[in-house]
Amino acid sequence: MKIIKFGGSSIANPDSIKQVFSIIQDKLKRQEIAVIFSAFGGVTETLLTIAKMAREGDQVYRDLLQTLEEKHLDMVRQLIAVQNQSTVMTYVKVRFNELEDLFHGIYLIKENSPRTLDYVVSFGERLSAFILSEALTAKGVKSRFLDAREVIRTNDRFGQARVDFEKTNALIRQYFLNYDGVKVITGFIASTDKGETTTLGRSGSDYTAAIFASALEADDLEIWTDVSGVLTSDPNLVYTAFTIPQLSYNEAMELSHFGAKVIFPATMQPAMKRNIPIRIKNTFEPENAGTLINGDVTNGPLIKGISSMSNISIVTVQGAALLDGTAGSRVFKALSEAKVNIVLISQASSEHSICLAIKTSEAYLAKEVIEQEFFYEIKSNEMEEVSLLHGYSTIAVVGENMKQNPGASGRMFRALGRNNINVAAIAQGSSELNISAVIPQPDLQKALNALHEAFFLSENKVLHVFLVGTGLIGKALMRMIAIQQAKLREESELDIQIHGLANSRFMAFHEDGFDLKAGYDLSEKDQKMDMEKFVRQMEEMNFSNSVFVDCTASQEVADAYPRVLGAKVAIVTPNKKANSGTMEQYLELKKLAKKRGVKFLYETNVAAGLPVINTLQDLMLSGDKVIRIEAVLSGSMNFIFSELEKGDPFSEVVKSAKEKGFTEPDPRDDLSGMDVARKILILGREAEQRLEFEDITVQSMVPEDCQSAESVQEFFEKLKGHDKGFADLLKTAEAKGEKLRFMATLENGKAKVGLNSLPASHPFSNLSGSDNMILLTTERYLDRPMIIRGPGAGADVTAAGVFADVIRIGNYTRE
Ligand SMILES: NC(=O)C1=CN([C@@H]2O[C@H](COP(=O)(O)OP(=O)(O)OC[C@H]3O[C@@H](n4cnc5c(N)ncnc54)[C@H](O)[C@@H]3O)[C@@H](O)[C@H]2O)C=CC1
Ligand SMILES: N[C@@H](CC=O)C(=O)O
Repeated sequence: MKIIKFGGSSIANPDSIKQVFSIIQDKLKRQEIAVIFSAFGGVTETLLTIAKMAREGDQVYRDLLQTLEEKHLDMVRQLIAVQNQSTVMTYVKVRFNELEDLFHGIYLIKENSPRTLDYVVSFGERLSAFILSEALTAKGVKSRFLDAREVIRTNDRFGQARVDFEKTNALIRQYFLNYDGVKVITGFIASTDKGETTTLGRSGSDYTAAIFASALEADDLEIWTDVSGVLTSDPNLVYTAFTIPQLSYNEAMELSHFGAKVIFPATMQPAMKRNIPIRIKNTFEPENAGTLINGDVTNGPLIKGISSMSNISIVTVQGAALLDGTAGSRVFKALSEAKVNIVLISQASSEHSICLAIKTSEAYLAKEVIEQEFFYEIKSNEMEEVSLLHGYSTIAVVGENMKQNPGASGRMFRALGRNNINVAAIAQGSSELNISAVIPQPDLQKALNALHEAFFLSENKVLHVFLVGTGLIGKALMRMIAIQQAKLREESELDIQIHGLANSRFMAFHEDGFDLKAGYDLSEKDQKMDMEKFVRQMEEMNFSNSVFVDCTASQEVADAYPRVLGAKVAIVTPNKKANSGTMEQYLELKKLAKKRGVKFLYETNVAAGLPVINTLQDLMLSGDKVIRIEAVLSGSMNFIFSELEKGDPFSEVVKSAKEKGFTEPDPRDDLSGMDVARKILILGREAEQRLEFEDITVQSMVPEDCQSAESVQEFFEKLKGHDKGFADLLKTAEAKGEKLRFMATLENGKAKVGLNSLPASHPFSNLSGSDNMILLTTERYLDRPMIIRGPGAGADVTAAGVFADVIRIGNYTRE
């Protein structure tokens, strides 16, 4: 025998009911079954609303009742052929006549006791189960309607009645012996010995199903709902949550205690006692295996799921009075008598304070009853007034495999700490079945995602990117991520999502990540760009593993780095502004990144994607010392002076460098030597030298009148007037058999940046196009310097370098 229960969402409309019937018919081919139905979706709530309106004297209740009757009649019309409708139509009309009388009574005497309400809501299940039983019969399935009030006996605690299992089991068994056919049974309702209607409380229909499963010693119990089993976390908050294939009874109870809504622990008890497996299935995805809940503790992941609960307050009871051995029990007794549910308890070994997590809706009552209990102790200052802190959530990682297996708490709190989530209280039972913590509610989504990644997706890490600057490099980066996204997911288990985009004019955000394949162009329809708002929005989205990518050349954006790092968001940037400010600022940023435990990566500050900064950092970490750096550090300047040799006018060559994406947004930053000066400054600092801008002598190649041009376009116009001067410069060098190369040198704490005329034999003379070359003379590379050479500018090589830094962060945040 198999017991199958369908909830209201599964039978909300004729289409879903057809799906339910096909599931039933399919099961019947294999096994004897009994089916439990809840009321049609939304009916219980509507009945309660009508009762409330009637009690308050609001006559509109009659319209609602009529609509509800029409809804049921319509179900009959849609599910049963006209010739078979009369019995069921009569049944529905008689029930609604009874309801009309009932509500009229409530309207007159303005009374709505739990006893009355139990009777009111019983109509929901009686109507649905009867209609569906008749509809099944009309489809040729031999079925028999069973009003569970005939067989489930309870006490008279209306609203949450307790079952008398002895009587109930005997009645159910007898009924099943007497009648054949598929029993179609009302969920949720029962009756007292006197025949008064009662209900079984929250998730009562699941409970009905478990009661029948237990009484009939069923092989298994299936609960069909609108989600595919129990998920690893709340799918509304963790998009990567997935169905847990199997849970032990204990795990299922623990998960639901801390907020997983699919099952309710009390409903499982009857099935659990007889070790009957329970399967949670999705009516709308019947091929999905769902979750099996049984007595097995399987070897497998350390934890099975992460549950959460919001709107929690921290209630702290504190004072010397607690040192008295009985005080704790007095706290819990006071709360229990007031029916206050304690979600989590934490007490330090000093026993001087007890910290309780309690639903905010019950927190004031908790404070009141504890203070009443300790009235004299508070008066005599042996105890403080109970303090309340609101705005918290609880999270719990749950799994039987945590028992005896070290590492779970370390992994949990490392993931929370890394993501800047403050833990206000912690609890773990000696059963080691769960570790729970109280955290600020605004951090809930971030915490759940961080934990989900740490425990389930260590092989699948999500990086949440916020990109400022969608020009040449930013766009190339987006293209690359779009192309590589699938491969990264599959081969490197890294999922890169862009959630924020901005340029100098607009900004936009996407909770689920922009569709990079489709592309996204910021425009008037988006918000106006405001750096402060961009950072605030990023903080509010509060993702775990967030990365801020700055692909601008803006000082304003660089000025936001301290706040970004402060929020524990990593930074990747080709923008040199932050690292070429004062030495103090440079050191401060590094210190802050270290303190906050996040990465600040800027490999592309120098020589685009070439591995210069990482190499220097490795040399320094391994104890080497830089003696001299000689370098061609500007792809655009190298392109300009090597192309000039082909005979084109200087202004044309500069324009071509810009068109090829080698120059800065304003090419004067290159020609002035400023861009190269920033790079040698950064290299010097990476070589652990205290360098300031004043330590660099810079030769500018920007003619004076061009410097004052107000736009880049005007600059190009004016530059034409200097073509001859630059041609002459080249001629002079060529006459000596030399080449013009713009280079930087750093030695003895001083740097020089400028144009040099170099003999043809000099290694820099062979450089062409956007090539860079860096010669590192160090204590270990003394006779023959280390050489790094390759393209040092351009959209693709730079974006690839930025991309590599982003991936590096993904690998760093992996455990
Ligand atoms: N082009 C190259 O080969 C290399 C470039 N870089 C660096 O990459 C960065 C970007 O360069 P490109 O993409 O070529 O520049 P670009 O001019 O094409 O793009 C700059 C982007 O930044 C945005 N932006 C500027 N100020 C902003 C602000 N205050 N707030 C928000 N957005 C702002 C602009 O709207 C634009 O979308 C620069 O720092 C550059 O030095 C580094 C290595 C090589
Ligand atoms: N303008 C730079 C590119 C970025 O650093 C260069 O020409 O090398």
